[in-house]
Amino acid sequence: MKDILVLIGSESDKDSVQPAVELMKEKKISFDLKVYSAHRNLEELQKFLRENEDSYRLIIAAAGLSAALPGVVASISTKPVIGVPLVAGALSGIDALLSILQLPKGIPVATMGIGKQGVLNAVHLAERILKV
Ligand SMILES: Nc1c(C(=O)O)ncn1[C@@H]1O[C@H](COP(=O)(O)O)[C@@H](O)[C@H]1O
Repeated sequence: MKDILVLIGSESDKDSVQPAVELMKEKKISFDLKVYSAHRNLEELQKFLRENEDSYRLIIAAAGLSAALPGVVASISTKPVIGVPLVAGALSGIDALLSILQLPKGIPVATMGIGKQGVLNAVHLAERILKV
């Protein structure tokens, strides 16, 4: 089992999560980075999460625009999910922030700030959760 699964909604998010990748390497946290979109490839996302329910201790899900990904991940997986809104498009991440923050009850996602600061705090929070 690895510590963290990092999910991003698009290949175009890779640069945005690079600071988290570097921080996890620095902290020797084991992780995989995968690209799955709830909007575009829902069935593949569901299949991957079901097949890997016991492969990771915690999930970081980062996406821009209308960011369904973290909430959908939290609705499928039983692991803690940390959501990170990324800067993309005309609203510069506010759209993603509200999408991740305002989830219905029973679908918990720990929502970080927008962009680089949020991506780094996701790793810091994950490290604390993993130590509990
Ligand atoms: N928010 C989502 C989801 C999702 O939530 O399922 N899938 C893609 N995206 C976001 O769309 C933006 C543009 O993606 P493209 O560059 O592929 O058009 C990305 O920031 C991605 O996270």
